[in-house]
Amino acid sequence: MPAATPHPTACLTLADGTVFYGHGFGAVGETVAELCFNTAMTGYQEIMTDPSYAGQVVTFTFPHVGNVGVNPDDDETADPVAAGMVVKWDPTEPSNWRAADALKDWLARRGRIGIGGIDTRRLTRAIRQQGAPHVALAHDPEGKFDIEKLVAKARAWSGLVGLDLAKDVTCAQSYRWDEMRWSWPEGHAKRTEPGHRVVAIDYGAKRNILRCLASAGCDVTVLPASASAEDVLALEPDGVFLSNGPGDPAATGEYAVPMIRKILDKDVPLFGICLGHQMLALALGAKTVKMNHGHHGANHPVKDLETGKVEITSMNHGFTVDSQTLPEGVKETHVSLFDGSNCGIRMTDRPVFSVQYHPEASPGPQDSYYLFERFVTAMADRKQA
Ligand SMILES: NC(=O)CC[C@H](N)C(=O)O
Repeated sequence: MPAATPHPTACLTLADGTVFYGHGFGAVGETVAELCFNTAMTGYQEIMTDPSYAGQVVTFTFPHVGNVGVNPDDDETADPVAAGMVVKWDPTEPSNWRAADALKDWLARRGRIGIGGIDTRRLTRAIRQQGAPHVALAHDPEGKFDIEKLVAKARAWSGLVGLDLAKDVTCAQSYRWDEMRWSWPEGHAKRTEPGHRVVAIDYGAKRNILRCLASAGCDVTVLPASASAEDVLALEPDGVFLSNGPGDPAATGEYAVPMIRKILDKDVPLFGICLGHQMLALALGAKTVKMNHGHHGANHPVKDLETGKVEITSMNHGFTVDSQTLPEGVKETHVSLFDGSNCGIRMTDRPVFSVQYHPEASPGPQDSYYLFERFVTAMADRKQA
């Protein structure tokens, strides 16, 4: 039930002046960001710790958020990365055998603001109509809000377009990754030794992607986003992986695209996910554009144009590859059945491919795991050739 405070303790102010008052939880303070909505019914901890949400406040359309608490295993990175969260019901005390902490305390310790008691249906309609708005989210137990100032801050925020956030969330140094998935995808072979040497570029990588790569047969070395092509090639990779990440692909692409092009010149198998997909497309000569309100959820149907199969996927992106700009030699392989937007590409003459969605997040639940195996098969074929 909503907390029985006599006054609102948090407010969400949209740049157009609309104000939503609610109950604050987590950290006290203010944040300015883009507002998006996520339609997943589970996985709030993974969502809040997905580095791709840097610079965004997430509205959860599912009303009950926080009731299973948080645990040490489900983080996709060390800290919450999303700027804040908006929910309908205030989080209850956690009730789950895995819970190690309450969502509100976990958020407070990590400096992230939550607001409960919000009409998330109305808010989601506003996001769909206006496009993802810029917002200021404030939490003050005293309930003292200077709305004019908050609106001004939301208006003054420059937004995600043109913003490179990968540099803020990437790892500081390279490291090896060998942890595998905790559950084995049904019907898929266990990895065989020796593994293929894979260099994964971390633009804000989710841990479960690295687990899936390791499980499928990759010996993974993770390099920071600023790694040069020379740094990558010095490790003599059998394959290169480009991770997901926050911000505008065109901005991160300013340094990543020239690096990716040099890798492409070496004809090494390459696989990209989400931001990695967008930057591969840029490196191949296509364009990316900002979407109206993006795709964020765990129920997005995607059609594989080559097999006709439909996968249920997890998505989190606010930019998209404009398939009209794909050059010759690059094929569109997957499309969203919600709006027809591009969800995958591959080079027609080389083992270079990528997807916009998140094959590691498994809402299907294993529909998209084949992509990790496809990458491993490409590396194995290359060695045999
Ligand atoms: N999950 C991701 O990698 C997101 C990619 C990019 N930041 C976007 O919003 O489109």
